[in-house]
Amino acid sequence: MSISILGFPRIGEHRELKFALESYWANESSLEELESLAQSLRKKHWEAQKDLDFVCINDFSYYDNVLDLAYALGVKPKRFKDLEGLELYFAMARGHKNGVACAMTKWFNTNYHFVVPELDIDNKYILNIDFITKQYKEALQLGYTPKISLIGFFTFFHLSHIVNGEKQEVFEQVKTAYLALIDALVSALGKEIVIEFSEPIFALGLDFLICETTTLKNFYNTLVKKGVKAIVSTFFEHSCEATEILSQTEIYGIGLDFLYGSKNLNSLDTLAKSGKAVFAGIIDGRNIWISNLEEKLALIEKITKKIPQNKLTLTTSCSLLHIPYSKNTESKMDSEILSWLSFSVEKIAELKLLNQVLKDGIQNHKTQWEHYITLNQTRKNSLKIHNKEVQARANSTQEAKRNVSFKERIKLQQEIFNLPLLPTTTIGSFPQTKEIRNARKDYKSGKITQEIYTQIIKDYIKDCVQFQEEIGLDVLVHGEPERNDMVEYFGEQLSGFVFSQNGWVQSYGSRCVKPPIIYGDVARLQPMTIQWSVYAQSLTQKIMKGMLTGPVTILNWSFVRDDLPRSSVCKQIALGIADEINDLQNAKIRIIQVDEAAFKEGYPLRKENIREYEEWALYCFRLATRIALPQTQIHTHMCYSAFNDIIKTIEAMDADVITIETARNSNKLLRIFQEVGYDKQIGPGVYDIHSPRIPSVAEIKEQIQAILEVLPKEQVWINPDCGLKTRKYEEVKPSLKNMVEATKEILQNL
Ligand code: MET
Ligand SMILES: [Zn+2]
Repeated sequence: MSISILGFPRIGEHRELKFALESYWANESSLEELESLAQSLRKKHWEAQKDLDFVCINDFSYYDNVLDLAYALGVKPKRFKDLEGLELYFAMARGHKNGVACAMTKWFNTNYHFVVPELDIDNKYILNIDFITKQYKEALQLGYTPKISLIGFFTFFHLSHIVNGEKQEVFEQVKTAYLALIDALVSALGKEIVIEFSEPIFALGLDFLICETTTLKNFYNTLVKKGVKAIVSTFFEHSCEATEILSQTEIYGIGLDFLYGSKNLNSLDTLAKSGKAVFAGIIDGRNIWISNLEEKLALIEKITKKIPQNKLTLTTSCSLLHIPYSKNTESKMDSEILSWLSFSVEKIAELKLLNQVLKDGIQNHKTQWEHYITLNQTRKNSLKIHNKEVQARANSTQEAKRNVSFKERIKLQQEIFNLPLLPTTTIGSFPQTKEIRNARKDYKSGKITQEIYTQIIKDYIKDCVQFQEEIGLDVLVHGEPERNDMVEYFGEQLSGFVFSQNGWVQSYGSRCVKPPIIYGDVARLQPMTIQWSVYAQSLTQKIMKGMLTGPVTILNWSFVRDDLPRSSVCKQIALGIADEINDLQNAKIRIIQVDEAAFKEGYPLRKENIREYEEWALYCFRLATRIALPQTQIHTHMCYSAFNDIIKTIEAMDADVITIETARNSNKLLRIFQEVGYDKQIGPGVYDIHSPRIPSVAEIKEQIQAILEVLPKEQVWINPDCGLKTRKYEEVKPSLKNMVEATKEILQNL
């Protein structure tokens, strides 16, 4: 039996890659410095994989693996035709003076974002394999056995946008380019290179395929003929349909996720007959609890009943990209809770121990083994995780519907608020300045008192409100300076959450998040946002939006306990948020935004599981917001714009206003709101905040006009497409000014 993983987190134990990238982008360091840092990180990460049968190559990336593949294939958007090398690469990722960045979207049901390749029939596909070969050679030189991680062709194609050309033709063209890429790799690195082709798209079933399944079969057979030892992996769900097909090909192995896709067990007979190597994902690559090794053994036993040990490799369920580096640097967490956790380095140790135990028997690794067993038992029975009161409140069934219909609510709200047509607002956060970050650090470490910290935050809010008044926004926000990360901010004030100091996970590019860890029953301990909102409101006559994070998002952006259904955890959170909404409206906050940025990423990948998720997620949002009075306007915000599949659910959420992220995508996506006769208000983002580019008045006007072609003016709000906290004030100020100006000019001609 062998052990392996599907990828290691690349950002670095101390987020070294993040800082190196940001300093390179700011022209504060050279390309050589960036490259040498990258190389040293890879070396360190391979060292952490030394007990595995392979080390992963090309899981490393300067921005994103899908982008890497696009770049390697020579995908080059027309607007960047004059760019080359890293300049081109980062232009696609982040935008450039020559044009806007490519769209970015979530990687399946995770909070990782990939850059969406733009496929154009006129593209030249001039290959560029240096990224890959360089890493490969580095690993060889260090004495490792490399396994190249590469996004599979089908996943790549189906995640891309076709910007020009007929789908089938582009498909053939990209397929040719992809095969040429494999040729190039084989000729540069030799025959028998091991490539793990990640094809998570197969976990959705095969309905998406625009070709016959024989095309799929032929494609992988062609790859193998080129001299590649090919492993095709899926993750996040079962992929039984694809396994049927793949097991008829010449590929070497198939990788399957037996945790999030337990139905893969049904494919074992097929796999056994095919004689393929099986890479069995049995250690959770997405969650951070130590494994229950007895359960793992039982699972392995099920697999080895069919698959001989010499054909079996134990792996993580997916790339470890989705969990932090190691818990070794955590010094502040409750030590008992910490003992229940397992990050990347620890997951590899679990694989190693399992492998040893399977080889030599438990008795030869007794101490280590029993350690795991004890930890699992203490966790299960710990008083820390159970709170009877919370359980009782959550278990009592509750109505989750606002009393008054939207039509009546909006009338009432309009009378009170008296907002103009096309009201302007922002999504909530303003730039997190160095000063704020330092103050928070100093406050947490006890260097400054709470009074001083509060004063610093208040000063920020004051400036922020003043600026918004100056430029004439209609609905103001306090700017969220007190929040490092929104989910962390709420989690810190709820029971049942713990926080790591260093548990960073990449979200997009150089951005990382530190997901909170929900280990026990959740309850609100005290008001969480009231003092800031009330203070901010006291500074202005305009309406101040209260700003909360919704229960589904808090859940989806946390590492969640695995001993309770997610729906039950979510309900507990929803009740806490409901209490906060109640306090806000009692404190005269008239608009309350309940962000559900991550509502969609919680969607199951398989159609058959969607209904159940929608039911409880929707219920939880409504349970949180039902307490709002008819005259309290509930906003929600979602960080995406493709609503076609979920529009009914969005409607049923019954929020008075929804702001969404359309700026990087086309307004075509808005048509769905028109088609279903969506009657509530919508703020489609009018410019992209993920890029440092400052949008011009003309550009924003165009965007607004395009929106107004699809949506009635009475329904439209004007706002950026997400929060501004990752931007600099130098970018935010002119951008928002332009936004207000553009709105004014549009209003004059309306
Ligand atoms: N209110 C939050 C903000 O503006 C919403 C962000 S969604 C990722 O930052
Ligand atoms: Zn957003």
